[in-house]
Amino acid sequence: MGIIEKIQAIEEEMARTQKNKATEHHLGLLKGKLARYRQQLIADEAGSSGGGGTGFEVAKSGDARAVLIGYPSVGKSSLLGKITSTKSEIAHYSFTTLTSVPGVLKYQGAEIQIVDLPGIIYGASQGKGRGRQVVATARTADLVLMVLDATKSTHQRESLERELENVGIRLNKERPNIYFKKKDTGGVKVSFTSPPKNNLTDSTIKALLRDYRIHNAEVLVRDEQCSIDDFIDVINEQHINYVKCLYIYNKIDAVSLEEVDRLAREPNTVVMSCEMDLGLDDVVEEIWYQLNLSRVYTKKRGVKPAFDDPLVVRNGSTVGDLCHSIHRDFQDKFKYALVWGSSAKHSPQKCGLNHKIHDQDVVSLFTK
Ligand SMILES: Nc1nc2c(ncn2[C@@H]2O[C@H](COP(=O)(O)OP(=O)(O)OP(=O)(O)O)[C@@H](O)[C@H]2O)c(=O)[nH]1
Repeated sequence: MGIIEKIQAIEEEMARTQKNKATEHHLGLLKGKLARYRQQLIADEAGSSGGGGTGFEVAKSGDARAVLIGYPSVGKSSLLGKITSTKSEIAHYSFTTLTSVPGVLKYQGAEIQIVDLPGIIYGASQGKGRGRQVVATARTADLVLMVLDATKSTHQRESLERELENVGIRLNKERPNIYFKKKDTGGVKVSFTSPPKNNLTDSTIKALLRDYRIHNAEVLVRDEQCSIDDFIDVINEQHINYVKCLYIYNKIDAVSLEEVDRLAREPNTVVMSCEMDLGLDDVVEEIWYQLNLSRVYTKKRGVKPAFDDPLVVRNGSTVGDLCHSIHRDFQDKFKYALVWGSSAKHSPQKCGLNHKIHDQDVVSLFTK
């Protein structure tokens, strides 16, 4: 039996099995197997693509990357056209190579690359089409922009979420709070910081590890709400990506005000109409907010800061991170920094590499 048939067989068995307390353990084991086969499928594809020229390739550039995901005709191209300086029509697909020229969103002096993933993500987890290469690009994203048609049912969102879920992309989720370490000897040791309130039990953990042929390991579940699915993600850690997602509902001009209001209240959601030019500023602002970036203006001695050309770093970065973003070896030459702005106790404050900078700080770097 090939992997695809094995996956189908497990999916069928899961569909047949009623969900209740008695079957939870068995379903958990099936899920664990499914996760393993799905990874094999993706690994096989990566191996057979031969590296180099084939596949879906987008060079990562700019300060951050967001990917657009959505069904055909929801308005992805329209959105890209409105907020970026490159049109997605330039995307070019040939027989062996699928190249997407991303658009660049310039905002607050930062350059955010926005890649329009071709609408071929569907069925990716079943090994169909080029979906898996598209998924590989989605994994490298700092933010997923899921574009949805406000006039359509919730099915579009659920099916895209399921598709991403099946290939190991977790949206707006933190890594489960479970310590897991494989060992060479000593058997499997499982402990819980407090009694589990969900379906993840000592015996399920042990059975899953047996199925993965892991015979020596230490497991500490630090969150009582952790589920079997969470533990399977932790075992398969290197294949799982936790990515933020912004849900963008387009075409709100075509639905009732009540519906717009309802959608706009959902978490991590913005609503817009490309056609009526409504809400586009909110979309851009929300992208910026979700990416969690800070602008830092550098200043040379005796000269005004370069306000039109900030350095862009993640929120919570230090002066050391800033040096690193300028050049790999810059830290070696670093002597001290002068910092003006909300992170400074007095202006300017003389700081070392560990000083945490805030958005819109001005920094002068002095070298040895
Ligand atoms: N009513 C309404 N229609 C819109 C809006 N935005 C886009 N459309 C229409 O939706 C259709 C699809 O728009 P596109 O931007 O091509 O959608 P897409 O998601 O890029 O589609 P694919 O290229 O097929 O993936 C076009 O006919 C647009 O005119 C909107 O805000 N309101």
